[in-house]
Amino acid sequence: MVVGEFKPGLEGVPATLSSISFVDGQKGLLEYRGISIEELALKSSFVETSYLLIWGVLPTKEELEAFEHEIRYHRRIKYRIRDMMKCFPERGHPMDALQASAAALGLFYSRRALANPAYIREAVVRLLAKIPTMVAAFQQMRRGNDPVRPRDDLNYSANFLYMLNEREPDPLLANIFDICLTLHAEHTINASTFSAMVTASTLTDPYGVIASAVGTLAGPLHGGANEEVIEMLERIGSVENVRPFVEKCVENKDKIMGFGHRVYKVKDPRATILQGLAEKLFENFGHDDYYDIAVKLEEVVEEKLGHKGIYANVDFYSGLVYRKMGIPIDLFTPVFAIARVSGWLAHWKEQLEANRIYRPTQIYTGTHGESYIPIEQRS
Ligand SMILES: CC(=O)SCCNC(=O)CCNC(=O)[C@H](O)C(C)(C)COP(=O)(O)OP(=O)(O)OC[C@H]1O[C@@H](n2cnc3c(N)ncnc32)[C@H](O)[C@@H]1OP(=O)(O)O
Ligand SMILES: O=C([O-])CC(=O)C(=O)O
Repeated sequence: MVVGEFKPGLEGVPATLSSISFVDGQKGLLEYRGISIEELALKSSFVETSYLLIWGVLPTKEELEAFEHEIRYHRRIKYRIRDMMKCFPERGHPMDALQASAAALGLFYSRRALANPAYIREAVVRLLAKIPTMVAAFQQMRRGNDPVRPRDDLNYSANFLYMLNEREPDPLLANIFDICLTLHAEHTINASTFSAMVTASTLTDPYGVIASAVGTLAGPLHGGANEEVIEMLERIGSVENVRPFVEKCVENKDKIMGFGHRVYKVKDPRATILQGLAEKLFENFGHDDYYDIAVKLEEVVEEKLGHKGIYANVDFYSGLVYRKMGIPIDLFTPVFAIARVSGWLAHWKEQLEANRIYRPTQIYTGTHGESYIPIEQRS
């Protein structure tokens, strides 16, 4: 329903000016700071890409080394945060644990020196460094273990996988994981980034900004879809069941997880890269039968819903990659958050550079001049 100028979901409404990333949803094109996602996935690393997104340029060798060094140095989390996390219920969802832990960082570092570049840098480094540690710590603690201390000799991705499993990862796995982080780092004004920007526009601290974005990413229509995809493949169970499953969804107008996108009307370029990464993992570490179901599902969804511009999105193949890496299903969305922190921070910084508080309007659809009815007279 369109009322006046109201666009449900703000579809097509520009919310900001931004030079961070660009999407052409008809051509299936994604660029970070003008560089194609394909080139970054092939040639960059997640930390370098984060620098590019946040500071707008590729770092020199010295700048990159300094940034990596700072992040390594800040990986540890305070004992009091660990103790707080130990009290979280082990059955709670890791995204809730992450949101609470990210917000808790503000208890220690909340000084809002937003005009001070050193404060901005420190907050960027702390958040990039500590979010993976908190995700891994919750995973260890809910299994009854102590969190694994970060290892300074390992790079960003290898260290995360190490903290998760207490085992140094195979270099190919660490490399593929790093590419996944790069692919998920940024995507214009998606729901969680918009949430970050709205929160940032009040000039609150960056920990509150990231906590707000984590809460938004968690939903199944956004980042939470990667977890739902694997559960759906499990429910489908076999390649033969795919066609009836899709036909039933189409008939009932049910959403098929991992498909559709507000901007892309063709296959998401990141889904293509992730599919290639999944195949590389299967070649090296053994096949996953869920992949056959996924490929068939993509074929049938394209046949039935392609005319509506519904194709595989970034969440469709990522779960298959993470599953092969042995990452638990309910950590797929926290892993997405680890990556998207860099995009959220880039938008936080950009927002502060030309800030005006977000305060849109509404079209009121209620009544006026009603009388207060005493409770005993209400039916
Ligand atoms: C990182 C990310 O956030 S990527 C997106 C992850 N989310 C998912 O995979 C969940 C499934 N997908 C969806 O729910 C949607 O496609 C969204 C939320 C991504 C985009 O939503 P919108 O742009 O608001 O599209 P909307 O929900 O209005 O759908 C438009 C039409 O396509 C249909 N449609 C959209 N997505 C799907 C889907 N996954 N399966 C079946 N039909 C779909 C809708 O039923 C609707 O059909 P209609 O016009 O006949 O009523
Ligand atoms: O852009 C969007 O609407 C969803 C998103 O975050 C992504 O695709 O990475």
